[in-house]
Amino acid sequence: MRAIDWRDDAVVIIDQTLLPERTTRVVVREPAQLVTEIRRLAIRGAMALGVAGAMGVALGAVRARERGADVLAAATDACALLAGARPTAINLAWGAQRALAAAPDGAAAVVAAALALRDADIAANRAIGRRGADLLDGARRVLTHCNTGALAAVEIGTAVGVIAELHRRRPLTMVYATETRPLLQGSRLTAWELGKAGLPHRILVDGAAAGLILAGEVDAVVVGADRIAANGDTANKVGTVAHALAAARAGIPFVVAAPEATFAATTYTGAEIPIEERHEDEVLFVGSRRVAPPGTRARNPGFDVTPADLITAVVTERRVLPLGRAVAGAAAR
Ligand SMILES: CSC[C@H]1O[C@H](OP(=O)(O)O)[C@H](O)[C@@H]1O
Repeated sequence: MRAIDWRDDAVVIIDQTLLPERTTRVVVREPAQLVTEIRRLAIRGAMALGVAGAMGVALGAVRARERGADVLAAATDACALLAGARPTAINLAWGAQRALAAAPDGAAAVVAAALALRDADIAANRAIGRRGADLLDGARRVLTHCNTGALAAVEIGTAVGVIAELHRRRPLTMVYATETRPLLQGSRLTAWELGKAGLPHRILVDGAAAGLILAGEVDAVVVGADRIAANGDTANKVGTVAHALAAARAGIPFVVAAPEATFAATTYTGAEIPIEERHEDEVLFVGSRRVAPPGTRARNPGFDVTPADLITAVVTERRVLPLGRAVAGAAAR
């Protein structure tokens, strides 16, 4: 059950806004419709967005071929549309541009490029899981933020892939999944994935993480990434930097698990990473119930940036990149 896939010249996604109560598939045939699904987070997560970008361009190419229109022009328009759907995760534009590069060879070539990117993502996630488990060997109580499992990718995921591999090698004592306000990717999605995989886990309110870390109840923090700047500063779901600060104070590893595609070579520092500001109603309402006084407004940054010096290492499918903090114990091995 993949978060996103290609079937009969259409994109099929699981509508993640309905999880965990309902597993509902949505069939998408037009690039503009896929942008709508991306913006409402029906499909989300940096790696899944990379695949969505590529498949969205493939939709444009295939629809143009069906209509006898110019495939390259349609793919170019689709790429612009998809790349602008969400600003922070570099993977979205990267995936769209990778598919567009095949457009001069026709619609079939664009589809083939999108499917190759999908398959490469699965392989990358598998390698990240192994490499991350090697690095965090010995950690028994791990904390993670937001959702970085198969729902944020095609299969496996990144940080959750590392956690699953650690558990496969030697059962973990506990996985703490922060709920990740306001859209609750942790309690709705990560807890669902961990439960299905049979891992011991507890949900935490985001604000409880630092206290548990400083109390010595966490051996390592492992998270995903949406964009890694050339200097190692890393954008991830809002709330991540708080966990990094606590991990630094506690002297435990803080590890980022992400594919190489998440590195943005032309984004030199974290200050240059665009942070998506989402609608304030996501904060002001829980479901349909307003939880703030009438008239109260909200800020709703979707991401924050963890400075490289707070990150022990970035683990990719190809390497372990040590950054600011060597730590005795789990991550030093
Ligand atoms: C590393 S992919 C998962 C990544 O994406 C999440 O953001 P969103 O749910 O808004 O797409 C979050 O930053 C996760 O770490």
